[in-house]
Amino acid sequence: MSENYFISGNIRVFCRVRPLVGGGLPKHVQLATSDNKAITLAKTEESHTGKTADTQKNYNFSFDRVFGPRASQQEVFEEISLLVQSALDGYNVCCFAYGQTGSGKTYTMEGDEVDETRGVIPRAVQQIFKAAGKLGEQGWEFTFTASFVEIYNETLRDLLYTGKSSKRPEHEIRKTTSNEVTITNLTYERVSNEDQVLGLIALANQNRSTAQTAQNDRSSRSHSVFQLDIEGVNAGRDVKCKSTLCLVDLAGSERMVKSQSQGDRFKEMTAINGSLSNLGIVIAALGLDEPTGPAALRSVRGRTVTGSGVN
Ligand SMILES: Nc1ncnc2c1ncn2[C@@H]1O[C@H](COP(=O)(O)OP(=O)(O)OP(=O)(O)O)[C@@H](O)[C@H]1O
Repeated sequence: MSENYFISGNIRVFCRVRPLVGGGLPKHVQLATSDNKAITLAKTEESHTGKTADTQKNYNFSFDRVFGPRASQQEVFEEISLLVQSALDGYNVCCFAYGQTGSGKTYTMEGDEVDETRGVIPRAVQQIFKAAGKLGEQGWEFTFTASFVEIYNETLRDLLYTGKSSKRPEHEIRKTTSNEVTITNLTYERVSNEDQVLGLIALANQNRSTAQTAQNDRSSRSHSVFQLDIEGVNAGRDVKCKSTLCLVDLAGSERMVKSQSQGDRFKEMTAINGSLSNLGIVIAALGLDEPTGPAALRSVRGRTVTGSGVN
């Protein structure tokens, strides 16, 4: 099938800098013109005694790719599209948008409905169905199952729930004997084309928990996980593949001082920050586990991480 993208490492981190309202780059962010993997953040350090002048300290960071404020949705997606393709080859692919509140995670993952500003999820869905159609000419038949779940205050909620009852079903995460993760009582919808999935995404958007905060008019107060389970069979060649494409829009990390969260917003902020710290620990552990030889890498299942915004 397609070229294996994971031979050079199975975790990738991209950084996208959101433009300021009205365009442009925040003053403390510097992007190197000749290096699209580097970013420098400048911090003014105040004199402790007040006797000496404030000093400016630069902090350099490097990523697998840095996108400046003018980067289009298409440019960002191009970096991810090979990974999306790998999902059809039987690799598990997971892409997270992580960043502080208001930094552009939902914009990056979902975007707007207009073609140019569509985000990673609709573009990935389009690519998957297009590529599956082409593989069909080589004898592959695919079945796709979509689900959309949010984690709100440490509780799972089905974003595709259409029931009328005010008491929504409860969900638990279970692991099957073959190590597959499933969620009880969740809607798993069999889908066969792009429009069906876009309809489900629209439904999920209506159901997602958002609220106005001091830093974002429509802040996501939950982590949302879009999952497409893919099963492929090529009867002529007697081969099968099975994988999951997981696209996650995480809730934004917040500083209490800036967000001024109180009451429910404060409770949400505590759950969000706690779960993001745990995710950080998991990703760090996966990074440490990463095998180093190309042969070893070829045999592991792929994961990727995309960062959005600068904290
Ligand atoms: N690259 C971009 N270009 C233009 N506008 C952007 C870009 N990124 C984000 N925005 C705009 O900035 C605002 C905040 O973005 P968004 O809601 O995606 O942030 P977020 O990180 O998902 O926030 P939260 O964690 O609070 O949900 C939105 O109005 C969005 O349209």
